[in-house]
Amino acid sequence: MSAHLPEQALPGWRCAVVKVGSNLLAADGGGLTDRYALALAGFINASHAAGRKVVLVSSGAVAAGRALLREHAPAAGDLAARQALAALGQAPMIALWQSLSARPVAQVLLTHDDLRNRRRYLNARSTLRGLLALDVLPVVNENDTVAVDELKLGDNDNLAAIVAALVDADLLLIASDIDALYSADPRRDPQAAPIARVGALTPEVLAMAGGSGSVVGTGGMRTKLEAASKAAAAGIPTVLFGGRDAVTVEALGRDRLRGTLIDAAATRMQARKYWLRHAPAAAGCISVDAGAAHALAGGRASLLPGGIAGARGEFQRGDLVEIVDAGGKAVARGLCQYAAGEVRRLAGRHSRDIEAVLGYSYGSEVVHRDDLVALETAGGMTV
Ligand SMILES: Nc1ncnc2c1ncn2[C@@H]1O[C@H](COP(=O)(O)OP(=O)(O)O)[C@@H](O)[C@H]1O
Ligand SMILES: N[C@@H](CCC(=O)OP(=O)(O)O)C(=O)O
Repeated sequence: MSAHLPEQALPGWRCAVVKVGSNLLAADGGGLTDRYALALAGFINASHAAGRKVVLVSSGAVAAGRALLREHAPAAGDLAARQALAALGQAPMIALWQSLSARPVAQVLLTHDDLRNRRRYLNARSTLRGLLALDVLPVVNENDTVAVDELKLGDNDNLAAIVAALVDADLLLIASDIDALYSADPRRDPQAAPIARVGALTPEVLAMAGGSGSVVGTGGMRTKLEAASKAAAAGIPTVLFGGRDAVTVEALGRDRLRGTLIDAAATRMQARKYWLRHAPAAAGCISVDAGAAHALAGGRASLLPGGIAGARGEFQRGDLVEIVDAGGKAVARGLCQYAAGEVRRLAGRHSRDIEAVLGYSYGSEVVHRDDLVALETAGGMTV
């Protein structure tokens, strides 16, 4: 099928999320196999060797658990049984990746709920950032033990998009059993043609996607496009490619794509700044001295405790706060790493004193520059 697909340049990237579906790790009804994982791990290893960071979002736990129990495995439709199978299969799935990865792998189990809760979102983000800083390979899967709805949806595609935004990835790569997005489900429509590039996920494009065509896969093309649209809104392009074709997978390592490229809606920074600027009302307010106000107005500095004069409101860690100068004029907005009471205790202190003052530290920045948008530039122009 790839014969119809032109080879194109992969967007430049330094940090990517790679999502691998059950279909690539387990044959229908069968156990885990390294048949396709081998080439995918080769791509990940080559990316690491080139100094790039990768987060792997891998399905396959349910299929692995089922294969372990063989004829004793419970019926496919039973949700509690699927949860048990996932718990059984997580370790073999991780072991498969560890056997193929040149770097140590770390298991990260997440639910959508973890990522909706601000505090847990920040904790997940700092764990993943910490793992990437250690140059290990985080392998993320849904925590099926508690994620009943998510297991029903089988939604690791959407989880991969959320993780991509979480770690600030520049690219989301979704490996599937099919080599591209087609104009219609090719299993049902023999006239369906592959699409090399999607500029915008319009309702017409979304309507092309049907459900999964197999027993072990759960999401189908629909959840892949949902994931691409989440990534696009966060400024991250998505590529869909055939994970069964070793030539396609190897070409990715040379930054060449044979598959579908779905453009991002905006740059990552524009998307983030747009969100910070237009997010609902800030939960509180931090006042800063003239030096900090000037630094923050430039849009590239983090807010450190030393420049803080005080805090108003009862915001929590992870809440959006407004940052105002001594005259009460808003200079920036951002996500605060500390709760209001903690900020008040840290006001005017040096970053190195954080642990002594609080007894713990979430980092030297009260608001990290990645989580901050200046409301005006020095020249008075809105950015
Ligand atoms: N428009 C479409 N283009 C490509 N594939 C489609 C389309 N609509 C539905 N599909 C189906 O989606 C399947 C891929 O999703 P899925 O089986 O969930 O795989 P995975 O386990 O890799 O997530 C394809 O094999 C195909 O049958
Ligand atoms: N968490 C489940 C997978 C759910 C899922 O999204 O599957 P898939 O559509 O194959 O990516 C598992 O590990 O089996």
